[in-house]
Amino acid sequence: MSSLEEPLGLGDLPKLSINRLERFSSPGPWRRATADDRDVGKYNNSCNNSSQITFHGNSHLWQPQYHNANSSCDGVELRDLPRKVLSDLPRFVKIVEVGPRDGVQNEKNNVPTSVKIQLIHKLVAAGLSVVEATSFVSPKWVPQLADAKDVLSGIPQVPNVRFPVLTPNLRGFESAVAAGAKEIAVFASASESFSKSNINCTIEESLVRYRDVTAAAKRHGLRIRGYVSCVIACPVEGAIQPSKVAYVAKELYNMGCSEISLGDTIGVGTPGSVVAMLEAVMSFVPVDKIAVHFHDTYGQALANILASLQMGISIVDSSVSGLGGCPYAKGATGNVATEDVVYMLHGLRIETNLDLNKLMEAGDYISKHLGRPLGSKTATALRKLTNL
Ligand SMILES: CC(C)(COP(=O)([O-])OP(=O)([O-])OC[C@H]1O[C@@H](n2cnc3c(N)ncnc32)[C@H](O)[C@@H]1OP(=O)([O-])[O-])[C@@H](O)C(=O)NCCC(=O)NCCSC(=O)C[C@@](C)(O)CC(=O)[O-]
Repeated sequence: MSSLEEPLGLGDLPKLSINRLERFSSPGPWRRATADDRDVGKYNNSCNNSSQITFHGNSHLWQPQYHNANSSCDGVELRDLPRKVLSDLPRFVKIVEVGPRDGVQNEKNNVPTSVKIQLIHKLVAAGLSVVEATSFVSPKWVPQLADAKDVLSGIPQVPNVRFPVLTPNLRGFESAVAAGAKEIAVFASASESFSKSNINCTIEESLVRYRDVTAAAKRHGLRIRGYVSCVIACPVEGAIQPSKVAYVAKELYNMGCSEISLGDTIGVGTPGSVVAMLEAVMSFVPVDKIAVHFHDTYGQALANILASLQMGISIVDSSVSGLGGCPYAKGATGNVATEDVVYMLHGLRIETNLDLNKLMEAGDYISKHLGRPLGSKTATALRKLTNL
């Protein structure tokens, strides 16, 4: 890879591992490290049935780290490692951009309708095929999205681009349809406390409500997305059992949601907890119908996405410039930034059909409007590089 503007990716791995293999062909199990070793590499592997690795730091020159009788040393297994670790990743990942909805709903100052519409234009120009546009919720609860009707009617219909909107009840559904919505999303929670604070009802009451909404949507021939929030933990209740998440996901799927998005609303998940939760949901919902939705509060979102891809997930929600947060989940920060997800996916040679430069333009636009620095590490790094 010649330019730092391109992610150093999967295509580069075989070469790296061959270099590493060359360093592994040492004369014997133990040898004194030279000054060169300290510069070039920190380990040295032997070639007999037990592989012994030495660590050559400045203070410990002869420290064995571990013995592994099963390691191969003819290079074949090591050469296969990148393929073993990464071969099951999907070839294409669909990004669902939630910035104009999830991103904007938590802003202290209302974003003008014209800015929201312009942002959506820019996101579509970057190649996004699904942009969650707004929510038809109570303006008393979320005043930031009180202009839902104007936003939706201000978006030009673009072939093959979908603009789902959130609808918490039949009232919201009817307003959404009247404003021209072709796709809706219902949003339940795996936590009783969060369900109460977010939509003012229990989980069971919300499911009853959503059965009415999804039945109406099906009658109108609308596509339906279902969210489960607090899939890892709830700000009030703490850890949430994967079985609870699986139950709500199954109910939403059975009532006709064509995609179930699993939200780590407060961003506390790690790959350890995410894998267990996904395993539970995958017992009831086909893997190609599952999306993951990570907030990046603890900086775990990209690791969680990679673990999800390794589990077979190929739909990822994200928010341009990492905008977002839920007004009813105190302390939770924004979604993982779309630019960062795309940079990682492209590094893995996974197709997204997205133009990173144009995404960054959308990120610049909304960040400037909000008067805050870019929320994407990738965009921040690349902007610095191009401004040098
Ligand atoms: C569900 C309700 C409406 C219940 O709110 P409520 O107060 O129980 O409902 P209500 O039926 O008593 O209505 C109260 C008032 O709101 C009106 N109302 C009622 N419904 C609507 C509607 N659809 N559109 C417009 N107005 C509506 C209704 O007409 C009434 O007006 P009033 O008579 O007082 O003048 C309320 O709690 C609400 O709107 N909640 C939405 C909160 C929200 O949007 N939260 C952020 C979503 S993010 C999320 O859930 C997580 C997610 C999806 O991003 C994934 C993740 O990150 O994990």
